[in-house]
Amino acid sequence: MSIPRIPPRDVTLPLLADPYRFVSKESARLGSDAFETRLLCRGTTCLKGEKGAALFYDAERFRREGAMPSPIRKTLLGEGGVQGLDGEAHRHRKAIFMGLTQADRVRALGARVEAEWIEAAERWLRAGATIRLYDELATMLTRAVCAWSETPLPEADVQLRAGHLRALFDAAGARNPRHFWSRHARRRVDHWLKGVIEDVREGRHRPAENTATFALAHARDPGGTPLAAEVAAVELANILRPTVATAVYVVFLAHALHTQPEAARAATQSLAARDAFIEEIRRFYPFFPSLVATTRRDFVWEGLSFPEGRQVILDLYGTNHDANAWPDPEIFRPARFANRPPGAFDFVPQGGGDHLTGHRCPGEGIVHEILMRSFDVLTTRLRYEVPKQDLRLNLRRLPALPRSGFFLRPLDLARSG
Ligand code: HEM
Repeated sequence: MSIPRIPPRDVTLPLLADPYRFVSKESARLGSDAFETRLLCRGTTCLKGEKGAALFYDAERFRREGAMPSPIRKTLLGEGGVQGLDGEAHRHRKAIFMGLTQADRVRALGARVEAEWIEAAERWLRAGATIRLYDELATMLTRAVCAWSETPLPEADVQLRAGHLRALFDAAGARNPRHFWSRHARRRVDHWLKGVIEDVREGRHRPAENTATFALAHARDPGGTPLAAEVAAVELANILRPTVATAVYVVFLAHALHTQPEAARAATQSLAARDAFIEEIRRFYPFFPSLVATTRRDFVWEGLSFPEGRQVILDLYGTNHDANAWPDPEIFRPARFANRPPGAFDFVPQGGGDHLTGHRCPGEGIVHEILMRSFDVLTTRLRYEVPKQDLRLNLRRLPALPRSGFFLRPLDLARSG
């Protein structure tokens, strides 16, 4: 049987115009969770839903090497990082990330993020300022993750580095000329972190052994050869950049606390309810839209043929909003997680499958920790007003955000939780 096909035009522009909903809309129109099209001038199969995600994570059938389009490698991801590795090379590199995201290290990062919140809130109160949360968070999270990873960050460089780290995820999916700002930022970040790696290797900087800077400077490939300094720098950026990107989720947290007051109140009643609220934020709000892989060989799946070398897209946002797994997917309802823990392939905000053997994001613990700490600050420590503003989500932007970036006016800070 062949896969449903949409007319043979290239869908790159319509997909970029509606990056979170394009695949779902076409799936609904065709009545199929898999369909064929052309993307970036290549024949492409789009998948969505739990079954499609389970297929996409079958490493016998798919590889990642060279799969990500070049504009994404030249901005968001960098060249030579873990995202484009397969098999033993991937498992070996991934183990480093899993070691850096153990529970005690995650808690240490959470404590730094909380301290940044308090320091920033005191500053905002002194200035009597209304702040744009998305902008403030980029600086707060840059300071926190650099201190935690022992990446040197002189005070005079904070705004510059925070601006570059943010451009890697915030401007990568933009059209010209913002996309080129992201490319420029990638060159600057790679150059900065290569210098840090060389400083560690040559003894000019001596970070603690349990830090990302130490682990990546001393990382080797499976054959025992030290990683090229350029690649170690890309991997260090693979820790710094996405931690700063958690700003997007914290803005969504503030958005949900404001726009879903009943669910927010329920979330303050127990740890389990708070957990469910945070999971629902990751399911409901749009962040990483989709992933790309390439088939290793010809195969037939559920009666559908996939040729070797086929580009395949997995729709993450559409899978998180699949009504078969998540009834009333467009309703924000944390209680859904109380009745049903998420599976490995139906809840994929940060990818699916297994962390160690597959490409699933190693930063889920970090994201959860930052959201838990931020929830505490926003519900028990910082009293604030939300001025009138445009809180509608802009789903045409990558990453999506409330149009205003979320302004808040701090009123008061409780000294301890
Ligand atoms: C800001 C929120 C985050 C989102 C939305 C997110 C999302 C994702 C997604 C969708 C993937 C791809 C999974 C795949 O290819 O199958 C991924 C991979 C990855 N993420 Fe995250 N992530 C976030 C935070 C983090 C954090 C805090 C870290 C820091 C450790 C991190 C490090 C990585 C790395 C290193 C990979 C590549 C894993 C691999 O290829 O094996 N991410 N993330």
